[in-house]
Order: sequence, then C-alpha cells, then structure tokens
Amino acid sequence: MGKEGGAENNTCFRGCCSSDKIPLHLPPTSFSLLAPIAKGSEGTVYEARLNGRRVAAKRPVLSTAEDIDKYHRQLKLLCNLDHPGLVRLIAAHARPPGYLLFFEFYEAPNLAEKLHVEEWNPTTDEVFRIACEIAKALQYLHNLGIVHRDIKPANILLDTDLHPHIADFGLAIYKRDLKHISVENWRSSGKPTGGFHKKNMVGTLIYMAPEILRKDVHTEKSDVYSFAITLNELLTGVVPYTDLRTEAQAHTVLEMNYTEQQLTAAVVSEGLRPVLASSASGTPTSLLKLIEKCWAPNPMERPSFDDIVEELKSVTIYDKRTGKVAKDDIASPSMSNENGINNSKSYQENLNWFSRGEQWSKTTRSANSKFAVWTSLINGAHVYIPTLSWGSFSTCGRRESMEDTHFMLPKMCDANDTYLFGIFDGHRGAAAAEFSARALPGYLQTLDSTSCPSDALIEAFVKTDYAFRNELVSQRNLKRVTQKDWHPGCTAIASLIVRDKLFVANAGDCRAILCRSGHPVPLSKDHVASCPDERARVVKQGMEVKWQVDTWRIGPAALQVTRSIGDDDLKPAVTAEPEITETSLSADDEYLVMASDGLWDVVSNDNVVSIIRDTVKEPGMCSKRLATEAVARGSKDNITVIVVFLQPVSTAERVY
Ligand SMILES: Nc1ncnc2c1ncn2[C@@H]1O[C@H](COP(=O)(O)OP(=O)(O)OP(=O)(O)O)[C@@H](O)[C@H]1O
Ligand SMILES: [Mn+2]
Ligand SMILES: [Mn+2]
Repeated sequence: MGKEGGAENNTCFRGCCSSDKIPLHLPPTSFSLLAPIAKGSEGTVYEARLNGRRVAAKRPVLSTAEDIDKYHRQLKLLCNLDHPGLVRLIAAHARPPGYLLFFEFYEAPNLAEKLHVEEWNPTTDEVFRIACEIAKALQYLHNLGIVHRDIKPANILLDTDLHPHIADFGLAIYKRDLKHISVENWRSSGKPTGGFHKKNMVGTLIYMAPEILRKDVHTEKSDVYSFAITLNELLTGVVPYTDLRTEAQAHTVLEMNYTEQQLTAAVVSEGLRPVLASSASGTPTSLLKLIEKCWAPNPMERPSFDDIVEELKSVTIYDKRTGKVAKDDIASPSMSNENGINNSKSYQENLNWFSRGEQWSKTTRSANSKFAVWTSLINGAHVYIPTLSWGSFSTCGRRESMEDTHFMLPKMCDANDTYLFGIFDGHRGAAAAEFSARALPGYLQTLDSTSCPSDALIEAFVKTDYAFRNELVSQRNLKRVTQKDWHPGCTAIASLIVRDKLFVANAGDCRAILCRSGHPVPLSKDHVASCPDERARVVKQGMEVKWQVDTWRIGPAALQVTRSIGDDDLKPAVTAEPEITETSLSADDEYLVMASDGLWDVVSNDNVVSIIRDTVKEPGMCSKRLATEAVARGSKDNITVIVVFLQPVSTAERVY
C-alpha cells in the first residue's frame, strides 16, 4: 500500500520502515549514480552524489518478492542504527522501481583490500585499536538484539583515519526473528556474500563458525567466531589457512588445498583453525588467548562482546616498532564528531551493568581463588539444621522501568549448608542494582574464610559500593556515561544462612522478617531519614537533611534512604555499611520473607504472615501472592519478594 508524494510521512513504500532522521524517499533530481565500486550477487555499490554530497549507493538485486522483503528488513534495521563503528545510512529511496540505500562514503578500501592488495602492515597498536572499535560496534549491535552474520574483512570499511566501520547488513537480522528461521530458509534468504572473495566458495567459508557449517542455528556467538578469524587475519596479514599475503595467490592455494567439503570437515570435526598470530611479533599473549576463546568450537564457551570489550581493556600493548604503549582507555575519536552526543547516549543506554558487576567480582576471584567456607567456623555440635526451599517474584508494578534486582544462591561455594539471598532496589536508574546483584555474591564468595560471616557481609557491601563507584568514574572517563550529575544508587539486603545461623545485612529500606511460631520477627531496620538515629548520623557526617514535601530528605538529591550502594554525591554520609543481625534458627522458625520497599509500603509485617497463612505453601507462589497483593493495594513502586521456607513444606502445611 503505497502513498504518492506524502513528504509528511517519511516511510517506505510499504509503510513498514520509518525514521525521523533518515529520508526514505528522495526526489529523483536529488541524486545521481556515478561509477560502480563493487558488484556482488546481492547488488551493486555505486559511487554517487546526493544533494551534491559524495555518497555510496547500494542498489540491491530485486528479482523476487523475497528480495523485496529482504530490502525492507535491511532498511528497517539500518534506520535504527547509530554507532561510530557502523556504516552510516544517510538516506534511502524505498519505492519502486529504483530501490536504493545511500551510505556515507568511506574513502579508503575495505579491510580485505587494505591487507591483501595494499599489503598493509599495521602496527600492533593499530591492530589493537581497530579490534577494540570493531568489538564495541558488535557489542552495540548485539545489545540491540541484532546478529550481523557476515563479519569478515571485506565487510569492514576504513575511513581516511583508518577507523573501521562495519558494513553490509544484507544478512543482519534481529535475533527474535532468527528463531523462526530454519537453516534452510536462511540459506535461501541469501548466502553469506563473497565480497572481495566472491570468486570462490572456500573464501566465504573461512569466516563461518562450525555450528554454521554444521547448519545449526546462527547465534551472536557465531559473530564472535568470525570476529576472531578476522582479528587474527589482521594480526598475521595472511589469508586464513594459507601463509600468503596477496589475495590472488592465497586463494589459488586455498582452493588447491581444500575443497568446500574438506574445509568444512576439518573446521567442524578436527577443530582446524588458522595459524594463530605469534607473540614473537609483539602481540600480547592475552590478546592471543582471547582469539582462541573466541573461536572455541562450542559457541557457549565463546565470550560475549560485553566480555570481549571488558577483556580488551585489560590488554596493554607495547609496540616494539613505535615504542608506544596503547590501552583501550579512550573513547574512539569518531565519537566526538558532530553526532557525539547521540552516540554516547546510545552507549549509555546499552551499558550492561550486570556484566560490569560480574567482571569486578571475577577480577578478585582470580587473585584469590579460594572460596569462603564458614561451615567449619560454626560449631558442629548443634542439633538443628533447617530444611530450606525458596522462591521469588518480582514485578515492575506501576512504574515504567524496573530498577529492582535480586539473586538466590543456594549451596553457595558448593557448601551444602550455606545459602545466600539478596535484593537490590535501584534509584536514579537501575545501574547500581544491576551491578550489585552480580558483584556482591561474587565478593562474598571470595572473601577470606577466616573472617566471620558478619564481617564478610560488611566487607562485601563496602567493596561492592567501592567497585561500583569506581566503575562509574571509569565509564565517565570513557564517555560512555555522559550525564554529569547522574549518581545512581541502590538499597541492598542480603541474607546468609550457614547451618542454623541466619545473618541479615541491610543497607536502606528493603526489609527482612522471620516468621517464628506464627509471629513476625523483624530482622532488619529501615534506614530512612525519618529515623532519628540515622538522621543524626547523616548530619554528623556533614550532609544536610531537610523536611521536604512529605518527609525528611538528604542533600541536594533529596534521597530518603540513609544507607545505600552508589549515590557517590552523598558519600560518605549515605554509607554502604550494612547493619547486621544474627539469629540462631530453631524448629520454631517457619519462613523468612525479604522484599523491597514496594511491598512494605503497603503490606505490614503482620499482613505478610496472615497472607502466607492463606496461601499454598510453595515459596514462589507465596512471593507472587505478596507482590500481587501489594500492587492491588496501590503500591506505586517496583516490588521484589523472596520467600524462604525453613522447614520441610509438608511440616509447614501442618503448622497452619
Ligand atoms: N559506504 C561505502 N563507501 C565506500 N565503499 C563502499 C561502501 N559500501 C560498500 N563499499 C564497497 O563495496 C563493497 C561491497 O559492499 P557490501 O558488502 O555492502 O555489498 P554486498 O553486495 O553485500 O557485497 P558482497 O555481496 O560482494 O559482499 C565493499 O566491500 C566496499 O568495498
Ligand atoms: Mn559484503
Ligand atoms: Mn523501591
């Protein structure tokens, strides 16, 4: 259903693609195609002029209805991309008969030509910089849920400053759409394109992951594999599976050595990979190890681009030729172009705080791989060992975004009698809560086992806070966080059970209660500015507390909670140090309930006990029932509930 003219609605001919930035139909006089630059099975790329500007125009081959579907799919996807490491779509002509895509023109050749025609010899730090920039572009795509499916040097364009830009989205697809596509469909929807290697099939196979060669489903980990082959090619300068630099020769040799089936069999069954770059040429071994991890046969063992980008940060390059030390600690220069603000914004939205938190605690783990074991500290002469079952439920409630996180870690550190549960309630964004949900259990597991559990809990809270605030600073320096006055934080509660001992650590207004002989026993105190002790402490530590609107609030941020992780504008007054309670469990103890303030705002401790009394004794069901009740009572907040039964459920049933 096409609309004539219609400059006011900027959509494609079908109406499925739209954009508020990129024009989707152009007056024929505004552009002209000049000489073709490249011709492939999928179409032709021309040098072109658009309103006087030099651009690259891609004209796809549209011989079947399926080709037209593909064009629209590609256009829709391209309209949503905005990253310095990707080719930039400037405009499209999305109506018959002349379907076109207009891209920014990249002067220098693509990476394959640069390596194998110009025989470019990049320095190690140039390779490293390019690797980092490609990794970040792929991280961006994957975080949007897009897999590229055709990563190879011929699809990486270079600008005059040799910054890489990933091109050719002919096979790119949203992962959610991929699930419905069988391999057969995928194959017919367009073979991996040859680009510069088009002449021969083997040349196109060398970047394909074993699972693709086996005709399994493509995942984002298949892009990780192709990235590894590409990065190694960049380091060695030779065409994979040959020892030759120049394209023409290399491909003759490649074809002579392998048929399509032979190469496939060797890669899939024998684990054949290109010869790894050598550390003798100055490549750091950490980078070589990363390549090997990225081309692991099992996709699950390959790191994600979140991990890769993080790992590249810890690689330091010493370039023998230039004597320079390179590190990935500056944002790629093209981010500070006229689109800088936009780009950084999308980076920020795509920062994965869960994986940052995980990364931090992993760093400590390698330094101290000993797991904490407390069971030995607790006298084995006691008689009571509770029987645990646990469940949780969390809901966004009436809020637009979810800023609560939680974790449940039974059999912590492989110790049978050790359990850890935690809830984090984020404010000013979810960053601190997401980071802490991964970092805190990590820290607690690696703390020195000689410290007692309550000290260990305090230390884990403080370390998590410290790590998060540091991470925020470094993300700011990397310009991935651009908002100056953004100081995200979260409240946190953690319950650690070691045999019959229950330790609850709390910082903020989450709460834990124990049901003992049918009555609620509070295990934590709410740290809010309306509590006189807490208010006095905050004031003493130099932060102003004022009555504002409806309650006592702290500092310029007007925060209500007096303890939290993050909130670096309010440190040290708003401390991350938790208060700890220690309880010896006995046969009188029925269950533990932990929840974020979204529950406690509208449901009292007594209410919780009476609601659970009327609910099926299954911890997940009880959690859900409590959260649903809170929503029904008008809670306006996110709600997270964890219920842990401390007796065999059949016994619990009989209790009531
Ligand atoms: N924006 C651009 N600026 C300069 N050159 C470009 C641009 N886009 C593409 N090219 C050139 O055209 C070649 C083919 O582009 P692309 O991979 O997007 O098309 P394709 O039809 O999928 O190609 P193939 O099927 O051959 O892989 C690139 O390798 C590059 O050399
Ligand atoms: Mn291509
Ligand atoms: Mn809340």
